[in-house]
Amino acid sequence: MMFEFDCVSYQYADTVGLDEVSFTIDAGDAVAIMGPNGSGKSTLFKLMCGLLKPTAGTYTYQHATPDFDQLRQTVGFVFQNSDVQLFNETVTDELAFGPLQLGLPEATVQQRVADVIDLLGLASLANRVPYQLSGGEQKLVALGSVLTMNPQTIILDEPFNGLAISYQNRLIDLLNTLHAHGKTIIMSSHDFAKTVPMVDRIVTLNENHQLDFATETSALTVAQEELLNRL
Ligand SMILES: Nc1ncnc2c1ncn2[C@@H]1O[C@H](COP(=O)(O)OP(=O)(O)OP(=O)(O)O)[C@@H](O)[C@H]1O
Repeated sequence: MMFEFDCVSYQYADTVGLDEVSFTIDAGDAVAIMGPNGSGKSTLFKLMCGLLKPTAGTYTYQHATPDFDQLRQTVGFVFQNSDVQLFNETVTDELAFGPLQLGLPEATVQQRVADVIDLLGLASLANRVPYQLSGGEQKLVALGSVLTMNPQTIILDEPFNGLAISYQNRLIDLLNTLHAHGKTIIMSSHDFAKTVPMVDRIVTLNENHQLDFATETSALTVAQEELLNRL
């Protein structure tokens, strides 16, 4: 078990974010977190990558209470709004920032940046200012800046939001490739048709911020599919 949530709640100052949620995710899984607006998906992701701590219940990562440094190196998070994640002067600097922060040798960093530029087809953008890129380009650069850290798990909050179909398809191909190479992929999405072929499991939250159901995609019932199609 890689991620284990046991009766986890998160209470904001005056709002419930999550209410007694329990589920697990194994290494190498591709999982969709689905649910209506405000059900708690982003809160769940922030707990998973250590930006928040449960206010009740226990969250373990590889069987231990995670510390932030460990999560920073092993769990990459692509935010819903990529622009909040991009702050360097060039795309190349943006891609190099994470591994440099980890203290990796310069040659290793350059190799990782070159590999990710190749993988994501970012060569023509390498010297551009990330802040001035289109939404789709920014999403790819944000994903790239996570990939250069070489995380075991990649979490993406609504990765298709605001992307043209061509960029959505590129992202799908990339995530499928990363999954095939053994990465754990966890994403939220409102697009059931697009998401289902990409994932092994679906975890659903409801409007009360509780777990509705968690199931293998191959075992989804007709009623569950109808519910997810209405999100
Ligand atoms: N910083 C915050 N302060 C107070 N309440 C918050 C905060 N962030 C989220 N909430 C509340 O917590 C609940 C869960 O929000 P969250 O953003 O996790 O939902 P979500 O499923 O990601 O929603 P969406 O699909 O709209 O992105 C909501 O009721 C929301 O209003």
